[in-house]
Amino acid sequence: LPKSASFLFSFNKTIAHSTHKRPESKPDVSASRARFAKTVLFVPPGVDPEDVTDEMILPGSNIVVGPYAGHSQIKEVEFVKSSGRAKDCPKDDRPEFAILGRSNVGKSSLINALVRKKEVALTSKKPGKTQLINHFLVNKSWYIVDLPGYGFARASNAARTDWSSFTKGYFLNRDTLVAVLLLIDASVPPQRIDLDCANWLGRNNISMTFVFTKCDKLKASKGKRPDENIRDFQELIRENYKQHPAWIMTSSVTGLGRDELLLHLSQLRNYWDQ
Ligand SMILES: Nc1nc2c(ncn2[C@@H]2O[C@H](COP(=O)(O)OP(=O)(O)OP(=O)(O)O)[C@@H](O)[C@H]2O)c(=O)[nH]1
Ligand SMILES: [Mg+2]
Repeated sequence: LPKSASFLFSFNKTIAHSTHKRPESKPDVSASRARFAKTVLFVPPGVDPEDVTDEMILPGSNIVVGPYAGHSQIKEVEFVKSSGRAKDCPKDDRPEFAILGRSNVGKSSLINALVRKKEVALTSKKPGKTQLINHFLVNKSWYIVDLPGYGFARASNAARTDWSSFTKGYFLNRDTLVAVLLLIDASVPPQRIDLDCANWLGRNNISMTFVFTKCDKLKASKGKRPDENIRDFQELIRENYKQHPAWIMTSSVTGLGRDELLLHLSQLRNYWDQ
């Protein structure tokens, strides 16, 4: 098993928030249950679920910050290479995070927002054009990996088959993969293809964090708000997972969730590194 799998199963312990000790003298049990019973936390290595307090939870997420969290800011980033196959990826033992999601979900925008540069990863206008695994080295110590989007309507069947064969090869064979950041567009209702992708990763024991994008789109003219779409998505995920993966709300426009996501990546990385 890749190390990411053992990480997932050894340490991705999740608990219902309602089980926490609450010091109030007159707790309104029914109210706190209603509010917290469905909130399932990502508790990282080194944290006893019993010891979790509200201050340890990153805003806009279910992620608890633990002792492995450390230096998280990005000082430099360099493009390393594009690879057509998993076995062409850089031969390296530095940890990496893969960015995955539907075309147009905001993968390239998220990478640019994380590294605070406009054009590290080109925001593509032609869905399905890129069929490569792109490695970016951060602070000379870890990689962000940009992957092609899935689910674009105009792609040929051949392109889809290519996508699945080579990205599956990457996920199943990349020993240095710490976690997949699976991007989900919070401005639209849950999409079948995203649930299928999450389930495929789950079945293959690949650690993942749901990164909800476009959370700034609060005034969608029709449909639900991002927080409602996120809740609906999690309802559907919960049916298939005993332990809820980490999730976080982001916006590449406002910078929402940026520092929190980087801190989360630091604790996953530092644990993996040791
Ligand atoms: N409002 C808003 N728009 C966003 C956000 N992130 C991305 N977008 C927009 O969504 C569109 C797609 O963004 P990209 O970053 O190119 O998406 P991608 O996932 O890389 O798409 P592919 O490369 O085609 O797979 C662009 O028009 C972005 O400006 C966000 O956080 N908020
Ligand atoms: Mg892109």
